[in-house]
Amino acid sequence: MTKTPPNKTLSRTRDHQVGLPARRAAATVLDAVLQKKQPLDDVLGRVRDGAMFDLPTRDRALARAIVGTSLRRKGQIDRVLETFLDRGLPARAGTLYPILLSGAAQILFMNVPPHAAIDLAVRLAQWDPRAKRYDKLVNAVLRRVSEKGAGIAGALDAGRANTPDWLWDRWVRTWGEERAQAIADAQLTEPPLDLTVTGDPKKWAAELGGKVLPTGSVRLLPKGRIEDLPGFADGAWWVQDAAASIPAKLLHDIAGKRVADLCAAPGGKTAQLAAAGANVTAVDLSKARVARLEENLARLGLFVQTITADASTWQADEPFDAVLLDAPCSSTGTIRRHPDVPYLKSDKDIAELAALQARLLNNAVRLLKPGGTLVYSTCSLEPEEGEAQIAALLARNESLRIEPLHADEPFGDTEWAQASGVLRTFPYQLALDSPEWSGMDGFFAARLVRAS
Ligand SMILES: C[S@@+](CC[C@H](N)C(=O)[O-])C[C@H]1O[C@@H](n2cnc3c(N)ncnc32)[C@H](O)[C@@H]1O
Repeated sequence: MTKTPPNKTLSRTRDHQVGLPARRAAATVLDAVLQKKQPLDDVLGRVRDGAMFDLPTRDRALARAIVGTSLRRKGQIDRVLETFLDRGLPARAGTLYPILLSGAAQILFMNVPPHAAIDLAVRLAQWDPRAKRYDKLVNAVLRRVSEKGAGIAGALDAGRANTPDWLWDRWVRTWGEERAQAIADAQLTEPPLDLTVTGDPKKWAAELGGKVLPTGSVRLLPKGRIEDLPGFADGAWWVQDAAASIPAKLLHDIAGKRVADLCAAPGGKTAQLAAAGANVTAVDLSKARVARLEENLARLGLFVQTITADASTWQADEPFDAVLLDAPCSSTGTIRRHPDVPYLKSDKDIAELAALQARLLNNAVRLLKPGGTLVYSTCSLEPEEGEAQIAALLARNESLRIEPLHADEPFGDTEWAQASGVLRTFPYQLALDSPEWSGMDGFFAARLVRAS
């Protein structure tokens, strides 16, 4: 008879305690993001595929909520933890910090009964060989968080406290303090789910319990799995932030035209171009992401040509009527959806990305027919990746001019259209009835025409 080693029996019993797997997943994800500097989407992708955890849907949703809250409120929570960690955080303590962070997030911002959050956090520490000698510290610190933490966190300006200095300073420099504050405040709330529909938005809004936005998107408060919503399996819609749906629409009438979509994956904008009847060539550097684009387009019943290549050097046999370049960027406009960005990106990344965007733009212009239209977009709030990028492109290219957003075209009469002719959105815009229903990604888009 084979005997199960006693410690294995113990850990199995503990694993099945209600709520423990979700907390363990949350702490492990936070460890990967904050301590190992891995992008949240990549880590969650691994969770989804079951490579890291095999969690039931409900636990997965709870783990995601804990991770999201921990990252969105990290600044406030750190200040609370610092107050109670008399000697600071011990070094080489494994997942101790993610355990404290996620435990405090549950107590302070998720209405989890403190005794449950503390008990589970202590168990998590005991499970990690490097953190287990701090189990009493976890207990003591989180108890103090439950007694005094709300007062400390509540006395802070939440938007400011949860924005790291490097970003705050940038935004104040670029947009002024009032806008920086509004951007930071908008990032405290989990965003709604926006869908781009191929049919009638009103019909889908009624069917899904959503609202139609000025962009034509349908907005919902997500509950459960996206794949289970009506219309998903039939390819009636795809997930796309309202702001992200604007750049492709700036190309207007593209039915039958040859359009290159550069940096196309996972294909939200490719789908818009194909649904509008364009003959689309979608180019992306990442083989895995091109495969995802193909999967997404197949679900939607849309057909495009896909190419895995570096769009800064790729050449086509024939020039295009239009090019859409949705360039890789720092993504600082999407922090509502990607709360890891402030902790993974830096000024240095922005400079490197701006240099890549310039190379991509140069090639995009080469791929364009005389008289053709180029739309450039980024989901960044940083002018180096938007306004300044386009100013530099115009300075080195006499054949290009901005085709401004006209007042009588869609979006031309919105607050998003700038006097310079380009488009700029902020996360605090598209304010509806309550914070949960409000907001949009911060985007930049410019439409340019190449002289004939
Ligand atoms: C902002 S995402 C594009 C989102 C996409 N346009 C959409 O709407 O779904 C940027 C993409 O650029 C791709 N990328 C990065 N560097 C590239 C390069 N040199 N050439 C082509 N694609 C690149 C990345 O793989 C990523 O898929």
